[in-house]
Amino acid sequence: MGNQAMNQPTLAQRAVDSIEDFAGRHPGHRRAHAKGACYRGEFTPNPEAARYTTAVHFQEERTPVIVRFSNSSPDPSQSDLLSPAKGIAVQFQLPDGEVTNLVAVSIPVFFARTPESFVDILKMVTAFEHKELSFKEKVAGVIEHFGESRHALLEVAKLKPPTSYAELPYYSIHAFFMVNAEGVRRPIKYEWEPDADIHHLSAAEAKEQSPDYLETEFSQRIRIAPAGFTLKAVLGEEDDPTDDSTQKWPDKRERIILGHLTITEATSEPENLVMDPTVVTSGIELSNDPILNFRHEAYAISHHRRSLHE
Ligand code: HEM
Repeated sequence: MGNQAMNQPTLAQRAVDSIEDFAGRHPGHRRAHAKGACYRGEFTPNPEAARYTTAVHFQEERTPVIVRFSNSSPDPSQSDLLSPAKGIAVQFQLPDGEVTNLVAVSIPVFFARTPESFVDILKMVTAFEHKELSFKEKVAGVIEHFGESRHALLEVAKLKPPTSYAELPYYSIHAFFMVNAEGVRRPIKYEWEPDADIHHLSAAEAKEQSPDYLETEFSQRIRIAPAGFTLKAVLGEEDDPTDDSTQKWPDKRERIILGHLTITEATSEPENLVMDPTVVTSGIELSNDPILNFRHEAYAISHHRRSLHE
């Protein structure tokens, strides 16, 4: 008998439950990246991109997009200054109602290598917060997970509050494959490079900011001029892992420009928007990264719960 038949929660349900145990339940909101704002714009591909993939949005035409910037916290009331990593989720609106998503954050690696360790780490951190762990258990937990989480923890430690959503680079973290007309399949990771210079707030500037300063700043900014990002593909080589979100590829890897995103106006969130990163169009394929593939079910559960206003 399968798990569900026995009414046991699936691993994805346990993952979403463990986020709720850690950060509380916030009815009607996403279980992660709860606070965010949506915008409209368009993506213009670079002609070189079509050599790597047959995906429609990387051919000649411009594609309209919905962009959602977010704070990483599952708590929608968390101040922008406190929620460390920021997200950019882009939904490309392809012909005939099809969509393809690209979800990225402002750090290049994730803290868990598998869904199982995501749940274990969250449970450990929650027990730690609630002071439920003995000293021995804390040490055992840190030893078990510190290796895989080390890079992400170091990246988070470096984060400072940004001046703007438009002044940060963002990374897909996961590898994908691009497939071209000849059937050549190449591993890539995406990076968004801002048109604006990268800036962070000084301690004195941070004190002046309102809890929602990022949305206010971005909406004001695009009333004056569009905000832009260049999309790059980092080309993976033979031994670069495609199944490990905790590992960066070497910095020296070749990058190609895939195109440019222009964000022009604020918009309300479209109904039932789910930025599921596993929804990709033909010409792009998912890698074997277990975290990437797991996100499909976790995001569906979060969407189901928030739609019911749970
Ligand atoms: C086990 C791994 C992960 C789990 C369980 C998880 C869980 C979630 C959940 C439940 C949501 C809300 C979905 C919704 O209601 O629409 C979400 C949103 C989000 N996640 Fe993850 N996530 C994981 C890994 C990642 C990674 C590796 C990234 C890095 C790119 C990421 C970036 C985001 C972003 C940017 C959003 C907001 C999307 C939007 O604006 O709609 N997540 N995540």
